[in-house]
Amino acid sequence: MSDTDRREPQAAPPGDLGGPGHHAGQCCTVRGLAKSYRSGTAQSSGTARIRANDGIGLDIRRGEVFGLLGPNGAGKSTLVRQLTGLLRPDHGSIEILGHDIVRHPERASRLLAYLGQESTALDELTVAMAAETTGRLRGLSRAQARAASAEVLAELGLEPLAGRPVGKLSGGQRRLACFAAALVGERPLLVLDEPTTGMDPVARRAVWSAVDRRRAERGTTVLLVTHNVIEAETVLDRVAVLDEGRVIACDTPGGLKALVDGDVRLDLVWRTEAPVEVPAVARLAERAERTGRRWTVRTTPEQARELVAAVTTGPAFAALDDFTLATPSLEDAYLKLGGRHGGLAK
Ligand SMILES: Nc1ncnc2c1ncn2[C@@H]1O[C@H](COP(=O)(O)OP(=O)(O)OP(=O)(O)O)[C@@H](O)[C@H]1O
Repeated sequence: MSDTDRREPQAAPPGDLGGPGHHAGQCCTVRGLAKSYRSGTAQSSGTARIRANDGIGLDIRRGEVFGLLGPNGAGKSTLVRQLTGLLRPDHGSIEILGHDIVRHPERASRLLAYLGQESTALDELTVAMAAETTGRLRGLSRAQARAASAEVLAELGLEPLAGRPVGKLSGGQRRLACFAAALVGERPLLVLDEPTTGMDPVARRAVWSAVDRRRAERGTTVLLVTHNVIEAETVLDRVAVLDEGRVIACDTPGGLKALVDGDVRLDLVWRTEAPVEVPAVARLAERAERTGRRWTVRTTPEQARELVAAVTTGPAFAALDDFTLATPSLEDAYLKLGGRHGGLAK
């Protein structure tokens, strides 16, 4: 089978998805999206509601890697489940490649591949069968699905695991196998919810190379949900920062980090207790964010230099286990934007 055959699902998606450039411009447009849940149990009579999405607007361009970044409970999964047609919004509109997903949620599965956080549906199948079955469900013939599965497994270095059940793999291997399955029967939009969690650097690189290849060859768009700010800074073209159901910023990672340009972050890790009897440490105690033995201070480079000098001499130094001085990250930008959850990392 030719390469072209493999990439043409028999059951064509609704509407013409065309080749790269056909839908030049917009991939996904979201306006005024709102979803709330009842906060009580089905039995309790409480009518309080949690606003999981509170008027979200997004424009995701075709061919970009667009990120959703936000702390636990910010509303990322709720947003993604609505985009993928699995959850009906209370209000608002979602258009993906010209299709109204609120009115026609069944079309989502033909427009996008969704890699969620759970793999249970595939756990009983071998890696090869999981990929092949996904291809079949997406309308490929048996021969096409088998060829596409073999190609993706080779691309991701999964051939040695092809005959193993997905449910019996390590966490990182399972994520890679599920990612492989998501790629079979190519879809123009990949929605990836923390795809690289638990993966080693080799597997991570395989994932991002596979994504890059599809962008270059087919103009594939990627929506990535992540907690990993380092990865976000490396792979994202643009990122929407979510907080309490709202988009509080949307820009390139560089644009967001410019908000905190000029600041640096000093992390101090104490061996046991911080030596607060040292005056410089006592002053620091008033402004440091504390997580166990780790203290974090965001400040100007000049002040950071003074602080480092103060804690790397005398009794403070003896109590210090480690320290790092770093340029700002997306996490610092999130806090500067008024993020109320003390950070993005899980
Ligand atoms: N089925 C549900 N019933 C009631 N409340 C829910 C339900 N699902 C989510 N929520 C609430 O909605 C809010 C948003 O949750 P959501 O899962 O969308 O956040 P998230 O950003 O994906 O979080 P995480 O990073 O932890 O995955 C949270 O306050 C959560 O407790």
